[in-house]
Amino acid sequence: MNELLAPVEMSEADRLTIAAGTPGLTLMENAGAAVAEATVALAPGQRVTVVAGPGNNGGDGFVAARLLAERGYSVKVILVGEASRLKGDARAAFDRWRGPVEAAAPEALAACDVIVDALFGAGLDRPVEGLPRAMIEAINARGVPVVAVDLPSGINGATGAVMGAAVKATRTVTFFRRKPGHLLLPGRLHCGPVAVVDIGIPASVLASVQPKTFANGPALWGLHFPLPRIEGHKYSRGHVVVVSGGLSTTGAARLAARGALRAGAGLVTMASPREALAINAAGSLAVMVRPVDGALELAEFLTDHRRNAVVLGPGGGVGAAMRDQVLTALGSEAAVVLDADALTSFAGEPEPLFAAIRARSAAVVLTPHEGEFSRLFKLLYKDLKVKSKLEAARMAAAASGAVVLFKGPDTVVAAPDGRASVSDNAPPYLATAGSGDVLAGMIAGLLAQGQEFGMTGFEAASAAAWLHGEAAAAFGPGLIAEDLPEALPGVYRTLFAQVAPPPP
Ligand SMILES: NC(=O)C1=CN([C@@H]2O[C@H](COP(=O)(O)OP(=O)(O)OC[C@H]3O[C@@H](n4cnc5c(N)ncnc54)[C@H](O)[C@@H]3O)[C@@H](O)[C@H]2O)[C@@H](O)CC1
Ligand SMILES: [K+]
Repeated sequence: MNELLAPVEMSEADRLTIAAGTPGLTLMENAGAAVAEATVALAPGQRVTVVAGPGNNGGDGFVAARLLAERGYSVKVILVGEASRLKGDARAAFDRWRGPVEAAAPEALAACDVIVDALFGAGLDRPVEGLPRAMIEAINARGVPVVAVDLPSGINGATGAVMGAAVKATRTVTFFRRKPGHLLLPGRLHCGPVAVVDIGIPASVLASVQPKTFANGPALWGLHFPLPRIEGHKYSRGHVVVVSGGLSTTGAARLAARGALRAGAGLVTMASPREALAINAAGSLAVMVRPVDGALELAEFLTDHRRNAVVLGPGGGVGAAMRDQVLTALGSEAAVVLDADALTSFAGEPEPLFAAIRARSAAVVLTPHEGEFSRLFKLLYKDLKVKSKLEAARMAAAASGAVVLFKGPDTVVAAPDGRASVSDNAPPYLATAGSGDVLAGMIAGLLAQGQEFGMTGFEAASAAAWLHGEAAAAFGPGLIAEDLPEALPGVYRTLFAQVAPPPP
């Protein structure tokens, strides 16, 4: 159930189901019934207004109207569009509705206890203007609970964008699978809780639809998670190297090192400039500290292949020295996680970075936040005019050859092969200094352990983003970056119980 279907993929799922013998009207009846149930569950009072649009989203609304009226609710339909132009299943559903239909006007919403928003769903294909926009604004101004059919009207199902104006729903009922727009911002903030209902589309259609976008969670990567094994030892659990910045900027690397260790890496070493050795050593117990200055010494340090994952960037400084270290790390056989200054050091001239990534086979994960992303992938915004965070991350992964983790409240992880995950579990407390450093370390910690479990850069980055969100939520308000690694054991306790294979 973790697949996310863009509107075109969803209409393909509908089409395949209908071609296999289930009438479209049956799907619409099931959809409308689920909407009616959700409306009843809100216990809204007796007066229901269904705002219906010109397509099949409106059709679902007509079905819900009929079923709610049959249950004794006082229902009226406001039609945005002309009844004479309704077609197909929506026409049939409209013809079965015998109650009042009013022409659309904002004032028509005056007397109701709950609104069913059936104006636009998957078929929204342009900015909302004029009367539909006035209706959306009137719905939001009305102040009664709103049940959105499929998507809050005005939200783009593929991108989560507000197309001019969008309904703020109390809850949303969608069909078969969620859509990216339910998770991506700002769409997610318009949905309320999203119920996913079965309307008779069989999961087998997914074999043809071949979705490549997933809600992030254990269902996506649990099978590949490096669970600790009784016969394992610290050397079989990987060795992460975190490259530290100079004397005044060691904290970020220490946070990353702690993240890597708590994520389960067997060994973690900070590769520290000599000037910062003492402070790094004083700040670390289980984390080891070794003197490593500059790219040449780093190259030498990474010739030991047991050091199988490297983090570069947190507190590392921007400039030529960092670029050299990054290209050196990419020349090794270790998995590489590049964050913060490692990314900014290539802003404006990313080609040498991308070339080095494409020339290697071991995993590379880039973890930009929005500012770092737009600096590194300027071209996407300038020349290609990408419309969504999901599309941007995918294009960045394809352009760079790396797994790209595009941070934010709706973190997207995209792989060069087109797969992408979207996270919706990050609490607002995660927006705090240093939390990204911990995340970079956690990714490396999973990569270091994960090879024999088949945990690729995509799975490791997705898993780390999810764990990071869970750890923050488990700690709760007042979180600072130092708390994240310490909250991880509790998250692991629950996760391991969920994904561990049952004892033989
Ligand atoms: N067989 C199916 O395809 C099923 C579809 N279902 C429902 O059908 C919906 C999709 O139906 P449709 O593809 O007909 O699309 P919609 O009903 O979402 O909207 C399409 C209609 O809105 C118009 N429109 C789009 N953007 C507009 C804008 N900005 N301003 C004014 N008019 C605009 C289009 O011209 C078209 O008339 C789903 O969201 C779901 O609710 C469900 O009934 C399940 C079965
Ligand atoms: K809707």
